[in-house]
Amino acid sequence: MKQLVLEDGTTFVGQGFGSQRETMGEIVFNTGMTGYQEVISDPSYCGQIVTFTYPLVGNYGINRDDFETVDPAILGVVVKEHCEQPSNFRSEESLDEFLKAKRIPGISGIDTRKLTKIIRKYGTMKAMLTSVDRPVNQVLETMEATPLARDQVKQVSTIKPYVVPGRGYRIVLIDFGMKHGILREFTKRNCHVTVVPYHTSAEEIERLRPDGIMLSNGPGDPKDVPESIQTIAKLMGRIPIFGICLGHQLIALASGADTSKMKFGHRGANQPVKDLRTGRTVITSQNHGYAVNTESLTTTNLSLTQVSLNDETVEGLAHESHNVFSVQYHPESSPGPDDTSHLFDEFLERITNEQAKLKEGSSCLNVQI
Ligand SMILES: NC(=O)CC[C@H](N)C(=O)O
Repeated sequence: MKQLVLEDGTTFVGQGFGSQRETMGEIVFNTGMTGYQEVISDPSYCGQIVTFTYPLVGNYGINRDDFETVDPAILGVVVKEHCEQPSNFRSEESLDEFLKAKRIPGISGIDTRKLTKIIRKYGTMKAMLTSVDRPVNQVLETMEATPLARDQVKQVSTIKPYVVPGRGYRIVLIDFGMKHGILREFTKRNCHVTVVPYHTSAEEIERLRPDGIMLSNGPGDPKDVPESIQTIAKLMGRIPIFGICLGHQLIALASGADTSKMKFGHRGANQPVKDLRTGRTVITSQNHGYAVNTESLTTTNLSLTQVSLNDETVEGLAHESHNVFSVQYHPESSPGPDDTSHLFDEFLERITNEQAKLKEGSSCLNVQI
């Protein structure tokens, strides 16, 4: 038997599955009805224990194609019912086997509705997944004495740069904890992608002569990577930039806007977002606990392009003069609807237009000479 102990002392007892390792992290909930494999392997969950609100998890197993990273950084999985015998033609192993192999603890038999209501009411908090043999008081003491990590990006970003070759546009993808889905969208479009560590300098990036820069998603507080914010500020206006989730928050900070922690965030696959330019509503996949402050945009050159229809938080930004745009949600989906995958095409179109503009500029110069 295992227990999930929340920072406020609330304790849930259930059956352990996956790894028996004890972990402490931030407890959050995800409302997706499918996609547990992608959620568990999304590096943005580094440092977090995830509760699935969908009541049955594990029923279609784990397959070889749907990973978002090789080494998941999630700290625990909390479910109502854990399916031990998956049934699906793509299944390669059970969720339990996978979690054991990756040293991720799981707990089942939990009243996840009650747990989610607590998180919604009091906000995300620290939690610990441990054996029932440990007295709750002792667990609470350990939790109090242990701060949550603030170096999650460092934990999940690539250590060395690497290339995924293609014959199309050259994209430098700054890896803050990139989901494979983003890479898939670029390789689908035949781009030549150089994935670089989060601390790569603006000069090193420019030396790669990219046609565009992609800022990936990633875990933690965007303010925990100040060097990346400075790098982005230097690159804005020089090379077209597209930011997703953490990348979006970093663009906002690099432009002088502010971000703050949300009470319980948005994590799920059915988050409605309104595009203020077209009036259209799209259903998006999301996973974030921080957001850009709307009022902080007034002193910047960023325009608000999209908003959440659930709570009106910032979902999209575009720079008024530089070729820079971003979204808080995940256009690469995985998991989730692909209503917004066209944004990758929009990014490549922006690159085409930028290059046409530069060519035009240089041919005007030639005429004058
Ligand atoms: N998926 C992401 O990139 C998440 C961004 C950031 N870590 C947040 O929680 O808001």
